[in-house]
Amino acid sequence: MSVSAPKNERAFDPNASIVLVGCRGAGKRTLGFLGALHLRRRLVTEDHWFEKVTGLTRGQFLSRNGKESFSRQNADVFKRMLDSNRTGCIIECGMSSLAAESQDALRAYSRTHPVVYIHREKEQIARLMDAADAEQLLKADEKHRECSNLEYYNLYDGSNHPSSPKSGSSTPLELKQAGPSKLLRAREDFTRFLDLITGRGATRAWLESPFSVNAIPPEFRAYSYALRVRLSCLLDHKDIDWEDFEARGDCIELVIDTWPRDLHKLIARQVALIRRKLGIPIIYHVEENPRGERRRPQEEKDKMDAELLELGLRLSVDYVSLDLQRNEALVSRVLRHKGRSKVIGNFWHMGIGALPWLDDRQIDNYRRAQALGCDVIRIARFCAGDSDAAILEEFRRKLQHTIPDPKPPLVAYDFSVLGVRTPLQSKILSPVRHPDIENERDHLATVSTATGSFELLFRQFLLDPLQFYVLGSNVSYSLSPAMQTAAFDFAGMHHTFQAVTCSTLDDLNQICISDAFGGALLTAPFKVAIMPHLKVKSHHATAIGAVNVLLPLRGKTTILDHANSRNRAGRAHAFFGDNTDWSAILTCLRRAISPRNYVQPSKTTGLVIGAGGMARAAIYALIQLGCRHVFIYNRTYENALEVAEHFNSWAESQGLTSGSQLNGPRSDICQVLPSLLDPWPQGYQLPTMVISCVPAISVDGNPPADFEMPLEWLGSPTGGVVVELAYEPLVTPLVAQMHAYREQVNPSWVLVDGLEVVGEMAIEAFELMTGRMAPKRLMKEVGRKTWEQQQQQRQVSMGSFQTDFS
Ligand SMILES: O=C1C[C@@](O)(C(=O)O)C[C@@H](O)[C@@H]1O
Repeated sequence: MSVSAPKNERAFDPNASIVLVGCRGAGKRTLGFLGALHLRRRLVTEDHWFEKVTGLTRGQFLSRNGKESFSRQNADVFKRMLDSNRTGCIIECGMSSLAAESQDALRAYSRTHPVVYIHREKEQIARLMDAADAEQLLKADEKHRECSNLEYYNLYDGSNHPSSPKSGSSTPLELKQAGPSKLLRAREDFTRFLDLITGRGATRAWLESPFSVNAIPPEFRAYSYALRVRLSCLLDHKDIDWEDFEARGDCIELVIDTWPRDLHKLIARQVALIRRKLGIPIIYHVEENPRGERRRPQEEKDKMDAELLELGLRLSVDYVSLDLQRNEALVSRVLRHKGRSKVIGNFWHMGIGALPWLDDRQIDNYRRAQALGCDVIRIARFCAGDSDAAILEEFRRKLQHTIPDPKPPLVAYDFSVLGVRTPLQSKILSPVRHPDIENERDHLATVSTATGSFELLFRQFLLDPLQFYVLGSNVSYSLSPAMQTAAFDFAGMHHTFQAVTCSTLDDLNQICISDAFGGALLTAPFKVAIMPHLKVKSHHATAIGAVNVLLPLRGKTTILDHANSRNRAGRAHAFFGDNTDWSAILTCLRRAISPRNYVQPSKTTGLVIGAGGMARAAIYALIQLGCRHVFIYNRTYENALEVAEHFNSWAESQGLTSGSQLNGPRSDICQVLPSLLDPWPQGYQLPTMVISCVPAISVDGNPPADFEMPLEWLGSPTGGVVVELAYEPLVTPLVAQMHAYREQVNPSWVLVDGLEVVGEMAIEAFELMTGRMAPKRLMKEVGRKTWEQQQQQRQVSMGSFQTDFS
């Protein structure tokens, strides 16, 4: 009997309108607004549509025409709203989706469109209305869930400052830093969800920066690890410190192994938490016979697990793990509803006498999974003592010869009661555990951790120890060596990282042509000067005209090849450049900006001080945030003009304009301010984002920058954000000025210091250079500690200098 892939019933047109349903207080309007901005779609709200069609608000219509006529009209308008906006919209449903007729319409619509049910925690809804009303509403709300095909858990995070003191975000000077606002976190979560359901995320990451971790799905990386985490364990540890999970795996395999009350909500919440806290892909696995739970009759098992799998698909997890030895109806339902989730088709060969690797039935199984349309195939085999890497290799060769392309990636390993036998057997999605979490119920990953397994690759010479650098004319104070070395140690990499002073391209070349060169962070004078010598640049680096990360290209031809040659020595054929300065600034701005100062392209203005490589990155970050009025001030006016011209012609080529026609034929996004003595340009709002990109200490004999904001320019009534990129010293004249200004005039200004930005820059650079997730908290902590130590040492040496000369 030939097997074929069932039709994916949820592979919607990527431009199909997305409908949001859920009860009052669930946050549909805000999410709709954020989603429309992100996808560049039109937001259609039911209230507005009603008014547009009838010329009356609902209230007016009701009082003029009575209840019955209103209900009829309402249902009719609802259907017309769905029908008239079939593509390119986000549609927010109001109360009429509680009517049976509207629900039928929604159900029909969900055959061709994503209809997303928005969950909100019961307690949060109760906060917005009285408890009895909330209870009533939640009951009715179940209906919404029934007529949707996807669900999004709108997580409420009580803490306003998620970076605990442990995360090292406070400086010795206690600079006031903003935690991300709730709206910001909702936006990050929801836009990620939209990327998943529209399938845009990976493609965009790949196009923009092909070496970023998100650009290459874990199954296509040279090596990747799936951190196994059991739901039972997450529910037992209520106060989990999520930062401890950073960089413990390339993705997380959430194993559903327990069935408490309210299971669906609990799962939806955990998925939302993992997305928010870790932002890594999720593999969703429903365990058929969890240890420690009661044995279920077959029929109950099939029904319950089919529902649980359906829930994973509705939550649009990245991967759904599907046991292909289970009943056909269940298998076929998952494949039909897979939507944009990838399916990992599993074969578990358990018990003594498990099917040997070279048995032909293994090939048949693989072939069946391939025919069913599985995206990844996973075969795990229990073996008491006969694990032999060579046999598994033989099996891989056999597959290679017998199965036609395209072959889905294979995850294959032996396991015993001690867990996976040899961590190197499976290169991709190898199961690993968290080193500090006991997992007695787990029998697949008991011994291996991602760090241990990756380190083994170096020990076995499958990966090579490489040399990484920060290069520039003034790098002695750089915090990068400490941060990167700590991250290498954490990840089990045998690389080194050094600061080397050099100022000519020849010197730089000498370092980079070595077979053991791993990559470099660049600073002045190379950020712009290196551009013509790079064979490949990320989309962002090209736009900025500057790079700060340099990587050797050692692959054969494709970018994927190059990316997967990281952590390996050899001759570099060419070099790749990327820029993590801009994204670090963007991350910090986003975190610090208050909802009142959210960027409005037509109004918001930004100010950048400086005209070097960092200033370019800052301008680009502002433009990426949506700011369309960027002013530049630089001591040397001509240099600022050159940078402004660069971005104005780039913006023109991209079809971006300032939206104002005030300045002649081309409406320039960037303008140069000639003097600090001038008043702020007429017709523009005062800046709410200010980024200072000038060194605070003397560099190359130039006097140190002593920039302070003209007081008149600081007059934004809603305050704003000042990012000071210098951290040598941390309290620059601008920082001192802002402290005083906050205290005496307007406390709504938020300050972001240079250590915060450099930490973000280093994190992203580590990921680009190694292709592995960075231990973020650790890197930031080490950055701050190293900075403090440097300050102490400097004070000590200043002390002895003074003593010597006294
Ligand atoms: O700004 C910085 C910091 C840096 O100069 C350092 O010392 O780590 C390295 C640069 O690549 C980056 O752009």
